[in-house]
Amino acid sequence: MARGRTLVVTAVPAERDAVTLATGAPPDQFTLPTGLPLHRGPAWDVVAVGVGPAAAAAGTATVLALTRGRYDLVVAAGIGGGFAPVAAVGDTVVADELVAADLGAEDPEGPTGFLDVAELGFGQVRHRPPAGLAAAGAAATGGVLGTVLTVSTTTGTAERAAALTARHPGAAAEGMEGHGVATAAGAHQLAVLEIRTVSNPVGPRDRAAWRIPGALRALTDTFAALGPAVDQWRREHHEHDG
Ligand SMILES: O=C(O)c1cccc(C(=O)CC[C@H]2O[C@@H](n3cnc4c(=O)[nH]cnc43)[C@H](O)[C@@H]2O)c1
Repeated sequence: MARGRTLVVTAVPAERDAVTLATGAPPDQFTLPTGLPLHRGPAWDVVAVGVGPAAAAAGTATVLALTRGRYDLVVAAGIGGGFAPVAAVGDTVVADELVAADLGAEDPEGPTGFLDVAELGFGQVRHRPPAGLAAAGAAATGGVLGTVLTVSTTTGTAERAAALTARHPGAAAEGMEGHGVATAAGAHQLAVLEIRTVSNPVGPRDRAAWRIPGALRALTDTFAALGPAVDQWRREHHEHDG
């Protein structure tokens, strides 16, 4: 059976380039028929598809459709907000669950004020990586294992942060693309993983507290350490498939 490869999906080129830097050599660069640049390293391909869940879903689905059968794992990667005290600025978070946290309906009479689309009967808001891969990835990278929330609006108040952690007690990080990437991966029956390096605390908006360059360096370090965990999963995955 043809061995699979990993597609890494980021929001912006700076994150894509931070991942590629982990290989220690310049990537081979391709342009997909849609004009999207794809960077190819020894172990993975990386694309930057845009900010937010819609851009992430559309971009990931397009790449998977154009490269049918090349990948067996899709990794949503980038900077993110950290939920203190679970994850601090500079930490790496590996998702054991990816959750769309603001896709649903306000429910002012309800216990949490919100009903997600799954509770409304309209779809999926929770995605899980393959058993063991998230834990192995966290162990290999020194990352924190926890829930990564996908939002369409970056949290900017303590009240919003508290509401999110009340609904998701295991929340470790917040991003804007994971659910979109996972939805596209699921449509192609592919495994998904999400890795965020923390650039800022989730809570009151404070641009002065953002540490984007440090989070990008942490992203490079994380991907420099991630390879063996993915290789081990792939060996077990293909052995299982026969
Ligand atoms: O509020 C601002 O002024 C501001 C300035 C620059 C960037 C932002 C973002 O919201 C970036 C969103 C982008 O980065 C990821 N990200 C990073 N931190 C967070 C967060 O706390 N919550 C959600 N997403 C975050 C995200 O995946 C996007 O790609 C704001």
